[in-house]
Amino acid sequence: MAVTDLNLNFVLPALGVVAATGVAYFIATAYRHRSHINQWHKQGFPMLAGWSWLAGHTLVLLRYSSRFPPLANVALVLQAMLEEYPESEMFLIDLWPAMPPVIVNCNPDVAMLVSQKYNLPKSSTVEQAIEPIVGGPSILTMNGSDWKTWRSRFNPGFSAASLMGHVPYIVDRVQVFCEKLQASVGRDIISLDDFATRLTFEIIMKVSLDSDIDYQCGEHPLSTSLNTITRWHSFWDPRVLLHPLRPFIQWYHGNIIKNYIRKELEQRFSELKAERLESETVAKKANSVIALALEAYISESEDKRILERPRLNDEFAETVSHQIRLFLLAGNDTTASTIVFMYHLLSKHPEARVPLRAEHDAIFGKDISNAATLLKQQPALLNQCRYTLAVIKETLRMYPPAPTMRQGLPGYSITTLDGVSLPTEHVRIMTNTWAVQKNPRLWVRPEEFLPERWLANSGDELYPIPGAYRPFDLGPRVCLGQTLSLNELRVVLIMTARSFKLEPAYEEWDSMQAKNAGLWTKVTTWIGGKEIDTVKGDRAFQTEVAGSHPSDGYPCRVSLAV
Ligand code: HEM
Repeated sequence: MAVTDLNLNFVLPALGVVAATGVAYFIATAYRHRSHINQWHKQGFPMLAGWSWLAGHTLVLLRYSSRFPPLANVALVLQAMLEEYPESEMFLIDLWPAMPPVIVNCNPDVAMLVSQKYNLPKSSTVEQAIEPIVGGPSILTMNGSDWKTWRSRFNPGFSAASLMGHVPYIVDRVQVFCEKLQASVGRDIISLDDFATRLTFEIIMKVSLDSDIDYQCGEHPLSTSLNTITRWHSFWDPRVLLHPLRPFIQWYHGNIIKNYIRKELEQRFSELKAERLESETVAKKANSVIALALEAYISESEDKRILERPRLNDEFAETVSHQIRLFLLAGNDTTASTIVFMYHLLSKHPEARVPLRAEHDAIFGKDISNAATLLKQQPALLNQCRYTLAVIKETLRMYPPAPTMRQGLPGYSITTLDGVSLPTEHVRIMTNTWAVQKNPRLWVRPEEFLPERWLANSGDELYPIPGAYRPFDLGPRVCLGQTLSLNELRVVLIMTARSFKLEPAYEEWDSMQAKNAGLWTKVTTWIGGKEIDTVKGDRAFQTEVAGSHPSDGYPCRVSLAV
């Protein structure tokens, strides 16, 4: 018998046994998993209708999703599903093997239990999902003492007082944003999303890495890599997740980001050492993420000769790199997409521009060019702009950019609106911020843009119910960048609302796209019909792109305000 025959005789059956064992293991695990779900259903867990032993709820989600534009954020699909469960205000969704079982909730009392009273741990599902972007555990996904340590290291840089120190820089960058809008008046369609993302990236680079970059007028390697990774990212979409090129592209760009940040860290460490060794006096108070991390590295070290070490400890540098990547992610897209949706709502509600502009006239004077100087001299003037803040809050109510997901624990239970008590062990609980913030049980005229609700007194029907407004989540894990982001948004509105009018140009954009479409797209559109491209009639719907960016980058036209 030839050697190759012998090999084949041995290898083929062995492979067969391995494959059969794998399949048997998968079937046994699937059976065990679905049995649990079936049992929970019998115990009274509110289940999304249409569950099957074979596919769980995967086909139900796909069926629902087909009523939405292909790029719509899955949170919008879940929000629509929740509207069909007003009696429980939650349901269990089983998307195994893509995801462990999740309770999707829109009851603020349950959200308060989960995030505030119990403060359940962050779910590992989120850490795994953002690992290609962030590189590893970060303040967003850490739990227990690791999280506490990092949160207390960063807290001082994000106090209201410390953040006021960034306002002059924000004003300077918004000035460039205004110049770009001015140059676009009466010209071609612009992508407001691109304009806004470039602005917020400059600001988060300053706050995270203490870097001054000019990304509004050029490119930047960090941003190119970050954008590429997020374009190839999805929390759930199998078209993205199963793409064979995705791991390689994300790995390649992840390395570019990692090396860039490591270089910055070593550079800042050298500068800090030089400062410390030259002068006995304590350096100026750190307020960037990188400086806060290095201060902690030095002050908490037991190594007396830390300032003589040529390089940072690798493990520490790796963790800080994850933290900085998280800040670049969390602090950029969320604020940028909120800028766009603020303008979108103002374009649909021009009546709101009147009190907005009147407030800016009253606080900064009628000469529009004074606002920048005054804001730099007295950043606290931001706090007087109550209507401006009301517009921002109402935008974040209608277009929140991010949900929260927590891991249930033994001994902790939640109760559905109709009184069924559910143990949380073995399930994740996702608060669907979209559905909570438009829940008709809690909000008067939930689908209407009413900045007035944020100026209403208690007792007024518009006065918001505590806990029902949670775009930044609430409790100990509330968004660390909340005040920074509100400062950015206020500066943007103050410096632009009296000068410019921004109007969406989707119709023009769509007809341009149709005209320039390739033959294949034309044929598939002719056969299959036009894809759905609105959510509840809104062409500027939130997409899956990190931070829920608006569809097609929000094409718009800029004119001067009259
Ligand atoms: C409109 C703007 C923003 C919104 C709506 C927003 C929303 C959120 C939400 C919902 C969470 C909780 C996420 C979860 O539980 O998984 C969160 C956490 C966080 N956000 Fe933001 N965010 C915004 C801007 C920012 C900015 C500008 C920064 C950075 C400077 C930032 C940094 C963080 C961090 C570090 C956490 C984790 C906090 C912790 O777990 O201790 N965010 N944000």
